[in-house]
Amino acid sequence: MLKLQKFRKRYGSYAALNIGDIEIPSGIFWIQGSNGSGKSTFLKALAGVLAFDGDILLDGVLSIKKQPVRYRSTVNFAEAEPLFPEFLTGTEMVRLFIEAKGGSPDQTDRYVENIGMAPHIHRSIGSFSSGMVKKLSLILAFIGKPQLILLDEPLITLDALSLDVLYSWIQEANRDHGVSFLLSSHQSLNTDFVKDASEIVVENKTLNLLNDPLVNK
Ligand SMILES: Nc1ncnc2c1ncn2[C@@H]1O[C@H](COP(=O)(O)OP(=O)(O)OP(=O)(O)O)[C@@H](O)[C@H]1O
Repeated sequence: MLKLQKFRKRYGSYAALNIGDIEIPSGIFWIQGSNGSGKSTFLKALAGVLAFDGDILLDGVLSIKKQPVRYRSTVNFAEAEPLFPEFLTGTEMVRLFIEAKGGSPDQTDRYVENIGMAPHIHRSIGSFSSGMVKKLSLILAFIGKPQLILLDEPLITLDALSLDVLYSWIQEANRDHGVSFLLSSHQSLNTDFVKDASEIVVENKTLNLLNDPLVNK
């Protein structure tokens, strides 16, 4: 699904990641690693919002460097601590993403309803609680027809009911539409929901793919 070529990320003179060449197959991956190991750096680079050395290919052909618009239209990303313009309403952000990602209003209404955002989505984002901002960012990450969804710390600030909703979205998108997921979390995933997830550990500035599905552990 993803092929990293000579991948390296530096912040000035500091080498944050030195991964080189690696392939990540399709599936659901739980990214783990200690604070500062490079999980967010990796996800931001994959999302195309952070410059890096080397290249990333989706399905062996779509290069993040050579076809950045096509690549980014098929890779969705929710940041760990999302920031949105406070003067916009949730509805306006959703409309923007539907237009940019080619999503359908029906699909999006269902997400808004399921995660309990229907009563709040019309308000300005500046008036949202941190959980509401998180829910909005997750809704936006599912809009359109993504091939890959990157979720940085998606579980933080979500209440128990919303966690179950998010797990069901992940399962459904993966099962019905073949969407792959890379999600970082310091919390353990609920393997009753995310049955086929595998682990990627970020350590020593590189990735270690553990191929056993979590459910077999
Ligand atoms: N903008 C930046 N400028 C300089 N160094 C940075 C920058 N962003 C991250 N780093 C450094 O890169 C390394 C990886 O940071 P990153 O945020 O990717 O880690 P993380 O695994 O997501 O951490 P956490 O679990 O604490 O969220 C850290 O050493 C961090 O200090």
